[in-house]
Amino acid sequence: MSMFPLAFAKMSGAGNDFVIIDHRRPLLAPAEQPDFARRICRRKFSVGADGLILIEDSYVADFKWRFYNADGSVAEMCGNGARCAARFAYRSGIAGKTMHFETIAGVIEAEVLDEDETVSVLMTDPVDHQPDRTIDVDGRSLTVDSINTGVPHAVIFIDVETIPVKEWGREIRFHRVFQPAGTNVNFVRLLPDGRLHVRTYERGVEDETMACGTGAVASAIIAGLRRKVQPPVQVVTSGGERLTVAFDQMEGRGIGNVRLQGPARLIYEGLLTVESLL
Ligand SMILES: N[C@@H](CCC[C@H](N)C(=O)O)C(=O)O
Repeated sequence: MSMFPLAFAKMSGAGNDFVIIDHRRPLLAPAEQPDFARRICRRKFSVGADGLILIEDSYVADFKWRFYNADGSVAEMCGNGARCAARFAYRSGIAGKTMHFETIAGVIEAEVLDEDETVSVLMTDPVDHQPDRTIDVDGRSLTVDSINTGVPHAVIFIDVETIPVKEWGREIRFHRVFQPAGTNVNFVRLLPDGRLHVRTYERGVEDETMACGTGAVASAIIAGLRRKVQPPVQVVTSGGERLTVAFDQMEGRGIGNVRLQGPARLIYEGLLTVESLL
């Protein structure tokens, strides 16, 4: 029996966009999912998105997800996707306003705030902070911090308006020091009013996206550790939307209680046809 027409939602978390499918009654075998993700995320030929989220049943939480980047690779976590998945689950009656869901990075707690589109996510604690690496890019020597906020991130403080984010991001993403996993790359500028302007090159999309939640978190934490900002940190994304990152900075005991808050909007719901996969 054909799985088409297949119900889906298109959601946007601060401009990071996702196709979300209620997959509690499984329709796609795991082996079919990477190719499905690539096809459905292909802009102008199909729905188009930065990622695909499949919502599935969980024994230990309200639900679990499988997260695919647009190129069909699996990601351990996605901050903007997490807010969208939470709002989708709440709207669909899969979970209440406060919920827990399983990701590869760990169990995530999320809260749908009021009836508007704002969702707050309690992230996993950051790990693997490596400060002050020097990396040569395009003839320039850059100081790069790396940290894992659910997925790996590099953070570089620089004048973000003037640099070629896609070219430099790609060079750093594939730099030998970040292999084999690769990394997402955040270019960050501290604005005069204390906010951070963050532009992110995303692994698995292989381009700059309009926002990256785990990237905003990585940038805010590194800026906090460098005493450039104090939480809660306001982040301005490439698409102009705002994300808020809060965390506890415990003297000598690292960073904890990391929360990412921002919009998770339902753009439309629809039915996928066979032709959407061609
Ligand atoms: N956009 C996401 C991150 C998605 C995963 C990333 N592309 C990777 O493969 O590491 C976010 O909002 O955090």
